Amino acid sequence: MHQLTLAGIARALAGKQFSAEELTRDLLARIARLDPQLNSFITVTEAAAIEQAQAADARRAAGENGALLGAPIGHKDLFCTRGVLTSCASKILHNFKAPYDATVVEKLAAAGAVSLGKLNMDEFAMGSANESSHYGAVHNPWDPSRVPGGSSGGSAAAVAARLLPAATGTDTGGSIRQPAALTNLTGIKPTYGRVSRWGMIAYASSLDQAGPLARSAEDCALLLQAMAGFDAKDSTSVDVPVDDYLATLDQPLAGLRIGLPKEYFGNGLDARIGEKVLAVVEELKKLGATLKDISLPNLQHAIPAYYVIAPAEASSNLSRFDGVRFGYRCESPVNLEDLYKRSRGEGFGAEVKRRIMVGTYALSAGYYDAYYIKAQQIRRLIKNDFVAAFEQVDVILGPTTPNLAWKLGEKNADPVSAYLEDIYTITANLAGIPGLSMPAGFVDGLPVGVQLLGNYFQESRLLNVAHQYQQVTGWHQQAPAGF
Ligand SMILES: NC(=O)C[C@H](N)C(=O)O
Repeated sequence: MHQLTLAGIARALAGKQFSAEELTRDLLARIARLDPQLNSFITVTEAAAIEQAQAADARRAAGENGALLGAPIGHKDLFCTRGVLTSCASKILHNFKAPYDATVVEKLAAAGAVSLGKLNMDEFAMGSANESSHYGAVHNPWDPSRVPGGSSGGSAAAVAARLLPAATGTDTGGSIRQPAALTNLTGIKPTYGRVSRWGMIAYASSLDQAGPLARSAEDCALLLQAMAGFDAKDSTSVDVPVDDYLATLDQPLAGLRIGLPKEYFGNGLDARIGEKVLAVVEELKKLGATLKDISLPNLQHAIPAYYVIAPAEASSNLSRFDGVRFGYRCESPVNLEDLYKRSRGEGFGAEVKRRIMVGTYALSAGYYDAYYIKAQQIRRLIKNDFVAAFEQVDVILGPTTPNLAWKLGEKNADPVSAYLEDIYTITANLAGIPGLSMPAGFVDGLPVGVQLLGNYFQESRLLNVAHQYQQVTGWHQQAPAGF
């Protein structure tokens, strides 16, 4: 059962091959047996999952047959879940049980999905390796001595290890696509505003966006269909009708115009990854796509701009964690200032503190114009690069990451070396466009991801291209040994 995709599970449940409860119990047993090697879960909600599965079975027996009815999933631990620990993988929220459900959680529950628990992540989603979690690092099932990527590393490891068919993640600078690439999954970051951020603990509000990680493009389409849509509770949610993502999966690719940005194949890219990416291009050509060389000239400025804007927003968002109303509070504070200082000093980890300091500095009087305003101007140039590119092509294709999954601990002494891993993913967040990563093969037994970028609200196009590719290739079906 654990090898089935969401689409396969939907067929099996409809055909009464097993019940949602049997499936849930099977996966819970797998989690108990295998997750100690991976550390992908922060909380397993066993009893609630069995109840939800029984409710799904009852709805099915009453004649309902939604695609996600009884489908097991997990949520990244920054989606608020009512009555369940929502820690953001931080000590400062180690005792926070959310009083309400995030819109994404609510929507998936309404569709009948069964949540098996909350997944590990980088603390406050700050990281690309899932090593900054208060609950410990996550291991990559393809090689447990390596990182699974981040910040949705728990979601990626759990789905890759077949503990779950799919999970939610969030992507501020690559946090869905990069872990998907490093664990052989498909993951999509939708257009900014496509999925509600209500109830998602904020990191950088102008960049954060939720999306699915799964083992196929079809499964991403199934989940995104349930997650997307306007939400009056999120002021940045966009009131644009949601496409039927499943209806367009089978569209032929004849005439598809693919842009290859020369900057994505330059210095810093592991040449072996470059070769795999070009092999994907060859395959898409056979399916009728045409190629065009393009340029995204401001790529080189993306990392400095992102690492000003994201920390600036984080420094503001994280000011709410003060030890007063919820979360961690230091022992015996002597006065209010002591309470703030020690609760925050003891509650936040090193990477979070680094970003709060960088962000506070960038926003401070005298530096604001030099850093923050400058970064916003670069952001506009990056957006303009994409607008110009999408006048010539339908999708942009390149590597998701410059390197393969690295060894745990390898980049800890040098945070900038980890920031550089985001080079190909963060531009989509700065511009607000959708991006998808899908499996493109293996180098030394480690997965390689290829990234597709689309114009605003073109999620269906990205899912269509990935699905067509997955009809003629088998990379996405490979499972890590032992799982
Ligand atoms: N949250 C993300 O999208 C990950 C990115 N590497 C960051 O640390 O900001």
